[in-house]
Amino acid sequence: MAEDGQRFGLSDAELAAHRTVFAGDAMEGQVAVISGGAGGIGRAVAWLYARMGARVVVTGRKQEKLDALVAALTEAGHAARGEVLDVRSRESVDAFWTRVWEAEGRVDTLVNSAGGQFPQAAIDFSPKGWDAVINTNLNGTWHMMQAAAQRWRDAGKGGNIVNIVVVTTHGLYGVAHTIAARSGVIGLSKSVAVEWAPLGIRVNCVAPGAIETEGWNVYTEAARATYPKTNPMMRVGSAWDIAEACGYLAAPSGGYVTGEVLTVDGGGQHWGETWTTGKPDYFRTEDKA
Ligand SMILES: CCCCC/C=C/C(=O)SCCNC(=O)CCNC(=O)[C@H](O)C(C)(C)COP(=O)(O)OP(=O)(O)OC[C@H]1O[C@@H](n2cnc3c(N)ncnc32)[C@H](O)[C@@H]1OP(=O)(O)O
Ligand SMILES: NC(=O)C1=CN([C@@H]2O[C@H](COP(=O)(O)OP(=O)(O)OC[C@H]3O[C@@H](n4cnc5c(N)ncnc54)[C@H](OP(=O)(O)O)[C@@H]3O)[C@@H](O)[C@H]2O)C=CC1
Repeated sequence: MAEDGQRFGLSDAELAAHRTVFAGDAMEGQVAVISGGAGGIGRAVAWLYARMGARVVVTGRKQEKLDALVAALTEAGHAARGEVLDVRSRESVDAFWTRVWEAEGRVDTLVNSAGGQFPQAAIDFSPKGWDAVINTNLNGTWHMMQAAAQRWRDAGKGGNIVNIVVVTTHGLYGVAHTIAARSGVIGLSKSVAVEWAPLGIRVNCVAPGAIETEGWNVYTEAARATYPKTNPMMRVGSAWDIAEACGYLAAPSGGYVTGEVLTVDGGGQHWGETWTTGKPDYFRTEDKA
């Protein structure tokens, strides 16, 4: 809920009923772990994967958000459970993966949707603010990726990783820390897609454009109002758009795809500019000769 009382994104009821192209058995018998699974995008992925037949394990820092999602999924007849996990702690991540293997006996897909940033001019970043964003988005994602891959290697089984990143093509103004972290995740994903292919592990990224979720609470109303105009389709996307991209990568449809960045941004990487902190006068060209 935004400070002005506005609610962003899709409700559990909407996610339970949203039309999908995917078959109800496309992930039958599989287990999917979704970090940030009770956030806007993670929650949509959890619903879609559950509706594709997977058992879902959702993680995040806040127990109550996980409980609400698990209750809604369970009530709809899906197999789901939640575990509190801060991805910045390697120790906690390792303990989590040990517990999941013991409880589930397998994991097929990991979606790293835990992440975020705050808008601020890069020149004003504090060391603590920089660390918070790098530790969450780059180190946290890596902790999850490596812990999963080690268990897949040890079990002699393959797996599938989907990292939710940000469109880094020409930077996003006001969130340079996250562009640094996400560029790192994209490069890392391409590298380990090659290293881990012999282990049967696929590694891909999904890069969302402006997707309306609760995560938008960190931006001002004025900044948010510009988001529909940051791409040539002149509208924002929904968490379901991102979930279906994750569905494609997890289902047999994605079986020959690795080391890829699937951009879902309404064409924003080709035309449009995103100023998360507001556009400075210096860059306004419309009234200049
Ligand atoms: C068109 C598309 C729009 C832009 C594209 C991207 C959109 C999205 O990704 S939206 C969805 C993502 N969700 C979020 O971004 C959620 C909001 N963000 C966060 O929760 C944080 O930024 C976090 C993910 C880094 C959380 O880290 P955490 O350690 O929990 O953060 P703290 O609140 O404890 O802050 C640590 C440290 O960071 C500095 N800081 C935090 N917020 C701000 C801020 N608004 N302005 C300046 N600095 C900030 C600060 O140094 C904090 O330490 P303290 O000073 O001791 O509080
Ligand atoms: N919405 C958008 O327009 C875009 C989003 N993205 C990216 O997509 C991903 C999902 O975003 P979205 O769903 O919109 O945002 P949300 O803020 O709704 O979800 C992010 C989730 O990440 C979890 N999280 C944050 N830090 C940690 C941590 N240290 N350990 C574990 N979980 C954590 C939060 O859960 P909790 O609070 O319970 O810890 C939260 O639910 C993020 O990486 C985001 O930056 C990229 C481009 C655009």
